[in-house]
Amino acid sequence: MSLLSSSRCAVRSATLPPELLVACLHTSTPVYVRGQRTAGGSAPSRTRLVKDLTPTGASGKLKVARQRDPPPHTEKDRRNDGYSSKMSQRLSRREEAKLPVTAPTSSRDLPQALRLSSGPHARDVMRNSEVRPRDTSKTKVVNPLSEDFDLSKSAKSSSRYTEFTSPPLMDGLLKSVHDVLGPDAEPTPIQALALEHLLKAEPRTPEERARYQQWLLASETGSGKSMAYLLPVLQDLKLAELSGAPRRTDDPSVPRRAMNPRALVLAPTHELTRQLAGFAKELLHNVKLRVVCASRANTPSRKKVTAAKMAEAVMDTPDGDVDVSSEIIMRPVAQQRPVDLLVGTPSKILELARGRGWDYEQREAEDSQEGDRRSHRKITVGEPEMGLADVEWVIIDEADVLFDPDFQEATRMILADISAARGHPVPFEPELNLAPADAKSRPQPTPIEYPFNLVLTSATIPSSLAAYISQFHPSLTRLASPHLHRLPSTLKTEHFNWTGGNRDADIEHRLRRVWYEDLQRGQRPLSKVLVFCNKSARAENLGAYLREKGIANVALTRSSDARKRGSNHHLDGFLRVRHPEEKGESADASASTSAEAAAAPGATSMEQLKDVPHVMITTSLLSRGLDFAPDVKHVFIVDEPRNMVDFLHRAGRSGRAGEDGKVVVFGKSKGRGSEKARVVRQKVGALKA
Ligand SMILES: Nc1ncnc2c1ncn2[C@@H]1O[C@H](COP(=O)(O)OP(=O)(O)OP(=O)(O)O)[C@@H](O)[C@H]1O
Repeated sequence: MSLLSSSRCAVRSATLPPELLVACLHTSTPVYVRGQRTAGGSAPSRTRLVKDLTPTGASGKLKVARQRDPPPHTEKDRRNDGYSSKMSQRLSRREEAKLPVTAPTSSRDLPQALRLSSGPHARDVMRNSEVRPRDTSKTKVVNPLSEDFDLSKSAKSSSRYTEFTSPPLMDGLLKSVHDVLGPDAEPTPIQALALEHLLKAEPRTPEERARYQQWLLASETGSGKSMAYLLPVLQDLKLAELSGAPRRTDDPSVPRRAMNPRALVLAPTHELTRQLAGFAKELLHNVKLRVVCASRANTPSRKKVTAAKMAEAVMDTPDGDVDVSSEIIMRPVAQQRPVDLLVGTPSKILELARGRGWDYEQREAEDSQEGDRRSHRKITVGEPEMGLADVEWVIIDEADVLFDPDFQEATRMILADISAARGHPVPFEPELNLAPADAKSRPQPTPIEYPFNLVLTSATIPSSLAAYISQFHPSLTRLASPHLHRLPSTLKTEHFNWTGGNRDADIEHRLRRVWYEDLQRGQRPLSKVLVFCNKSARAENLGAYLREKGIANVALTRSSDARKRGSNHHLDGFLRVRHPEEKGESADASASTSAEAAAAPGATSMEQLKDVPHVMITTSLLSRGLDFAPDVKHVFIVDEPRNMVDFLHRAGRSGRAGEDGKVVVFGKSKGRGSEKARVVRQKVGALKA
């Protein structure tokens, strides 16, 4: 085992600035300026971020990666000794370019109307900001989220993992890491911690396998959390397979289903599950394990799938391949090769584990409450297609979303189902109040010990999630990066003032400037731009306007038809694709033409923008977890962010993994709402790394 002691990458306890003078980012939480509470609104908010991750249980641990010296994802680091060789190259390209600074400099240029959501709290912020002195020179606002996430109480931690080496990684996985990231890639701080705490270099003994653990991986967007959990999990699955570790389903009394995965990854959107499954597949080119994405079948209709096609699919799916058409070939494949890792949304996983239509009674009740006539339709509950008895790992990606009020019941239901299938049922309350407000007054619940390893991961830790963890998982080990709750350091911010005329025309104007600047400095391919709106209708209208003006774009909302195809083709040309052959496989005609056209040396004019989408307009649907391509260099936030957690995730789709990027926040500079906008601008500024 190579134990490197380079201080540059040492991971040890972080000491953050002791004083936390903060404006809380969510509009429903108080605003603090220089230790003085200046805005009201004390009602708890589910997007309020946690201050202190220190575990309450005696056995819980908090480990914070020490920021590298120089830190990863910064110019200095890449210039001097390289976070990776690819990153050094990107840096030099960026230095050559030297874009003019476009952000406004005087306080009059501050955006005035990043509209706060309506409601009492928004009014509170307004009222209080009115009484606050306008001169901001004395009111320094530091990272608003650090108030809620105090890392200064971290335990000391020194990581040996300053490089990816074999061991502790098995050769095949190490080779894949180098194939994916390049030969000089080094672990990011959160990966270093994950290698130290989650990864086992040797097969676990039966006693070790029976000791289940729980971890939280918390680090900023684009910092490599997916690889941080995938490497230890995949390695553990492979080592267990090689050592012939028994499965529960070997016992004939335990029901076997078509699929009996050993690890589950839950994520909030189908797009993210597909991308995560694809990434896991990339890491398995040299270590054969079977990954299945439980997303919808990649064909228009299941009826059109013939037995011959099914057989063909089975034959053509080599080990380690992602099988996005899992619904079609699930049964025959499962009879031949077991599934190792299954990735899916909570509702899809429940459907597989409980049978299609399992929740029909509940839906019937809901439908009849709403007076839906179809409520008397006949629904047959299908056979469960997945057994949960073999599940040894559960990863909850974007854990703050999957434990929010919309998802938490389904998420906890899955965890309870797995526990029951593994012979250790845990208590399950459908209605669980995770809000931290009255946590102290409620009786302390009994901690839950799940009979599997549990990993939660997110770039933002709201206080509701922290309260849930403290109450139910007090011994969970918290692994955090010192940049948590900050924007990536390579992401610039700009505030664009509405002119007061047509806002769509303002957006068009700013878009054209992006490409003009690209052309000026000879950048190929031209930048892609991700535009976030708050509402679907706004996204669609903006898309139509830009098309009229000759800017091809994709407007993608929750109900877009393109999403129904069950693949990520609707994101082609925007998501990161590493291997050219995969680009060719997955891209539809327009997207591949786009990549080629944009990359061609002679492609200089803006003409191509008419035919090839360089703009994707969406809502928060695509703000979570998706790894966008490095040429998505701009994120436009054209509606006020609902809260700064949402802002952090939207902005974080660019500037990933040390790439440069820019987030442009649109707002009014004059008239009503200017004070609110000034506060928002301060908050955005305070999120900078
Ligand atoms: N050690 C590394 N060095 C360089 N690039 C890396 C490293 N680890 C991961 N990456 C790349 O960084 C990108 C972002 O990784 P990933 O999507 O896992 O980030 P994340 O932390 O999960 O972000 P988010 O919070 O937005 O979900 C990916 O393209 C990944 O391949």
